[in-house]
Amino acid sequence: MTDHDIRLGDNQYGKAETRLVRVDRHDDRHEVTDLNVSTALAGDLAATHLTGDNAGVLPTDTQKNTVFAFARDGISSIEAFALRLARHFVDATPTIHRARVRIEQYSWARVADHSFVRDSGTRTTTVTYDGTAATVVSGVDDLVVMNTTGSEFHGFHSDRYTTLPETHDRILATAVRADWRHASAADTDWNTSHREAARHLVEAFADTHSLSLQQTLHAMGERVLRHREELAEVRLSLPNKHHFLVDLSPFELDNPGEVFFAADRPYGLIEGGVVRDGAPDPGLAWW
Ligand SMILES: O=c1[nH]c(=O)c2[nH]c(=O)[nH]c2[nH]1
Repeated sequence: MTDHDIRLGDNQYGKAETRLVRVDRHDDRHEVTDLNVSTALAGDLAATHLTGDNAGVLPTDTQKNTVFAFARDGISSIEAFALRLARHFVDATPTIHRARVRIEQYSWARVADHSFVRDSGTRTTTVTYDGTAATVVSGVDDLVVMNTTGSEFHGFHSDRYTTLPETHDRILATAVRADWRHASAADTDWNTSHREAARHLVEAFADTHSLSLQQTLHAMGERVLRHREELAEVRLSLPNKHHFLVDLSPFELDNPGEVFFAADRPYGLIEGGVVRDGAPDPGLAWW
């Protein structure tokens, strides 16, 4: 056995979670863009790992500075901003061959011209670029939704450990994480695309009479692809936020579906995706 039996494996590096707030100052009212930006770069980085020669390393501090400097020019959408950053890191740095930029955008609803209240739910994007092709994934995270009826779960496989009662009427609640892949990274109206995809997701959740969260997941993804031609694939991760009917009989009270215990863990975690037939190859999209 010699040292040569051990090789450097895959690696990447970057600045995680640069928190950036931009205020667009119009005469009468302000707009707020509140972001969490993470950059990850990969390329000819063997030297720094093997010998500590940093000549090819664009410091993570520089990556953070670039995020702030580019923000001075405005942020029309997180997708366009991430594309600009990813292309810059690869095209301007000889040793860097791949970049991934992930951005989370916190939403602020307007209260007055210069006043806002933070909304729940996060808009997300992950952009990758390898010097030739860019991929754009957009999405939402922690979008909490609930149906108080219209959900059933029965007919499942049971074995000697199964105690779950069948139900024909339960609460269905989840915190949606969804990521949808654009067929092309060519410039588009990213904001309209995002707004409409998110609307279709939520409407499908509300409209679907659910026999399982798996069925609801599929309906949500399918609805988005049916309505948004620019999208090729949707992946969803749905925690089943269980609501258990509380047994009030010890207190000589009935409970006709009114009082629930909202458990926070453990939770079922239902994950899956839908993809359009003939969709372009994902390339680095899910890297
Ligand atoms: O919608 C559901 N899917 C499951 O797979 C499952 N498993 C479980 O215990 N409850 C539920 N609900």
